[in-house]
Amino acid sequence: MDINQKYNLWLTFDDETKKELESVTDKKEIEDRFYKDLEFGTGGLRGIMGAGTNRMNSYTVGKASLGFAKYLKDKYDGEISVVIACDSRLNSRAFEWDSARVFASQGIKVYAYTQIVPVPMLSFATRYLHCNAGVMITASHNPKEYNGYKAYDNTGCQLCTNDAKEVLSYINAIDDYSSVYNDVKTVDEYISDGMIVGIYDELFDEFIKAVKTQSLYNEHSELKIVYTPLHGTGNVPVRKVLEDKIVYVVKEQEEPNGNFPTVVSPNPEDRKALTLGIELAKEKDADIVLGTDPDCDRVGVAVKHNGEYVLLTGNQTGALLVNFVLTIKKDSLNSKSTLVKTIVTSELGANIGRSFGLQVEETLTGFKYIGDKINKFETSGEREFVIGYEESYGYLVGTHARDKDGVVSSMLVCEMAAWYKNQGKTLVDGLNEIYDKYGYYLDFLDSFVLKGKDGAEKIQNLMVEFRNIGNELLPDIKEIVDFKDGIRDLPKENVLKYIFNVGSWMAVRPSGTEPKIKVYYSIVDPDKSKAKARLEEIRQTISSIINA
Ligand SMILES: O=P(O)(O)OC[C@H]1O[C@H](O)[C@H](O)[C@@H](O)[C@@H]1O
Repeated sequence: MDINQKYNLWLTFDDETKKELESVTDKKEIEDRFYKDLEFGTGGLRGIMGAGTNRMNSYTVGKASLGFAKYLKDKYDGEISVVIACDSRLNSRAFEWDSARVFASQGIKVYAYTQIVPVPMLSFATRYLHCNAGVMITASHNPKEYNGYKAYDNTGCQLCTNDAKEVLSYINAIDDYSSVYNDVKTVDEYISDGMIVGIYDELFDEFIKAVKTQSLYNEHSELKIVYTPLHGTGNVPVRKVLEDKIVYVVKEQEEPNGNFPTVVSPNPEDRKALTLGIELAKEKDADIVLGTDPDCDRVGVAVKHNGEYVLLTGNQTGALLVNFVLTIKKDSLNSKSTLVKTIVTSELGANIGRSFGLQVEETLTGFKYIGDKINKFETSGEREFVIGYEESYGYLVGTHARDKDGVVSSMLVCEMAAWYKNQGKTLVDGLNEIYDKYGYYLDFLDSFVLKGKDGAEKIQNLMVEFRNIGNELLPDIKEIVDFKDGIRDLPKENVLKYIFNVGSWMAVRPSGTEPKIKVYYSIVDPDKSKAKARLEEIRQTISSIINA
């Protein structure tokens, strides 16, 4: 079916869809809505909300759930169950119920969270309730126009490459979007049939208990914390784990609100997301500011140092956490203890880990791969997971969840800040000590937004162009690692990593969650100004190619 045929078919679905589609006059916009179906990216299906096959709406959510349900029925015998949750985004609750009804219509028992919860609570529930799968309706840190569908397996890990491919083939085998709700009853009917069961209180208590078992430092401290849930799901659980600490919450960002009215982007990676938090911190003279994204799997941190609030990058927070966790736990570490990071995460944290005798494993971008490592470690018994993290502000300590956990990370960042404060230091002092010991790492990320079908094509063309340029790109490239060829045991992926001298590197890859091409830089040089100059030189070369 071509774009026009699909468009005309969708006009017949229902009045609201028809009205919305008829109001779109821009041809490019129509093309973008129908040129493809939603696909599994780094973090599940993700798209802008609206009518169309390449959009998040009731039909695409219903079809994804129907395909996932059919896959589960082929894979498992006996009673099958799933757990479903959602964040605070627009339509998240409606998509949660759409999804629940479709699973129930397939004879699958659904445990549905009745309140918004973070991603790690969904992952935890999949394990705790022994479900065959989980679904989280969220577009994580994306702007408000987006929503998404994170799909989990029975271990609470997001579906990795092969399973995602298989589930997608079941989804794609359903060619009639309009039929997915045929013979599907209402939520109330499924509740009275016992096919949909609401959950929250017990899961909340058990999750908090599990998070608290990871606590590492509880000496009294006068540490003052400002916290913002950025209108998302972190408000209740993060405050719960910080209840014995001095915490001020950013009032304007406390209530869940899918319009994210006080931020451009609810992403702690974006410096501006913590602006209100820093304002409150100045008023209260707080030591640190924490912000979690809408599904509370990421945490951003700002630190008061010499009277100024300094924003830490994901790599810096990760390195600090590795150092803190390993210092406190050093007597319980053994030869199986392992740290997991991704190929685009700085080597700083890994080197700290190695100095404590840890083994280091690398995965592709996506916390699902870190979750999968934990599963493999448990199965083989050959390794023990200690900590996993990514440069994109996601960390996990403990195995209560198989996805990054903004609740446990918030708790540990505060304990770590208290630990330093009781030594008369800030987190920035801690970081400087780490640089003195392990060398200076200047890690940086550039993202170039290229939207729509044209943008997606340009991103693919740029990757081809980088491959064609090869090591002519910059004078001191020692090696180019092309993950498209399949490196070690990693799945093949469209990523190029350039290795320079003395541990520096750069990587280029299309984002799997947003319309962006991302360039990661890691410059290792004891001379900070030289590192900065080198970084700027490389950034200029790269941006002149991407912006050409
Ligand atoms: O770089 P992207 O493909 O957009 O992914 C960036 C990040 O997105 C989500 O937060 C995933 O859970 C992470 O695992 C990933 O690192």
